[in-house]
Amino acid sequence: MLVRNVAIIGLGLLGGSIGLAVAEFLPGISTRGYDADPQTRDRAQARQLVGMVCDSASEAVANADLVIFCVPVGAIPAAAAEIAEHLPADAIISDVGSSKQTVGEALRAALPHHVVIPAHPVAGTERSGPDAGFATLFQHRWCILTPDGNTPDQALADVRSFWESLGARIEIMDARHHDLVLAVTSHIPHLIAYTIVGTASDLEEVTRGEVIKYSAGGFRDFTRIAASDPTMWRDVFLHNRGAVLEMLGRFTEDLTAMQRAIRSADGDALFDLFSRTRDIRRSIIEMGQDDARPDFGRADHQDG
Ligand SMILES: NC(=O)c1ccc[n+]([C@@H]2O[C@H](COP(=O)([O-])OP(=O)(O)OC[C@H]3O[C@@H](n4cnc5c(N)ncnc54)[C@H](O)[C@@H]3O)[C@@H](O)[C@H]2O)c1
Ligand SMILES: O=C(O)C(=O)C[C@]1(C(=O)O)C=C[C@@H](O)C=C1
Repeated sequence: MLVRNVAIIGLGLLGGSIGLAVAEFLPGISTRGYDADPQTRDRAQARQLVGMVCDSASEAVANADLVIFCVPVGAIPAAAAEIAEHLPADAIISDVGSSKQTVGEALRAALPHHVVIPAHPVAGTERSGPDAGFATLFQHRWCILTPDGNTPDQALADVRSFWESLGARIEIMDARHHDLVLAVTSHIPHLIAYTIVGTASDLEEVTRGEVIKYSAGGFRDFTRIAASDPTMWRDVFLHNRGAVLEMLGRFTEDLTAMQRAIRSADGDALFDLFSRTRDIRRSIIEMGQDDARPDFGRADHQDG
């Protein structure tokens, strides 16, 4: 492993968790961090999210051999431009953005002389900011890397080894394929949660408080997801527009089929779908993809 000094740009949930995880699982590696928000820098200092909280991005990257952007995907182009003049020549550039195609393109355009290896740890919570991070966030979770044909083997091995040391499992994927898969497994579920909670809130006028009063089970689970950071998710939908719209088209067709099944009292169609989806839930649990979540059952990471 050649990485010795890591710079983390953005010290919220993801950046803070990486800093804490490096301190715990890679204590030989030094970390510097920078966040555009001064209050976040103060909290990062107080929580010791990184070894050194810097007052500028250029100071944070000055000795870095790995730079990880942990900012909303829409902020990546400007954040990359900010460090371009100050980067060590052999620093590897990475990120944790939830969409990968436009992010990879933006990083490669802004830093054309550097090795860029976009990454997406598929691990998070609905919480954000410098108080949200924790060292075990990446344990047993996938981290998807989207290198291109020019990526040197050694740099890819370094980034892989870095994430594996933080507890993640690595998958290498084409960026466009990543964006299609994540549109289905993460982005559209968030869109549905935002929509149903928004609809319920609009209905609040009609139901005079009953939506909130009787919200339990299903709706409550949706409100957890719908509490996720608005800036982050605005950017995800703007930057993964094509894949989300493609998958949303398919989802809308399936929703219409459900509507038709209910209208025509087609119980078999409803029962068949609900049985299929229950099997999917069971196989997720069997694969340890759910209860393995490090924040499951931890009082400090519960919603509300
Ligand atoms: N939250 C999740 O569950 C999750 C999971 C995986 C990946 N991601 C991705 O990780 C990234 C960060 O998400 P997060 O949840 O940590 O968000 P966050 O809001 O907790 O943290 C983002 C931080 O970036 C800072 N920032 C914004 N622009 C900046 C700039 N130009 N320079 C320096 N700092 C800047 C903000 O002040 C903020 O503190 C996003 O791209 C998101 O898509 C999020
Ligand atoms: O667990 C949650 O609360 C999340 O929303 C995490 C989640 C996801 O959808 O799985 C959200 C965005 C990411 O890019 C990766 C992970």
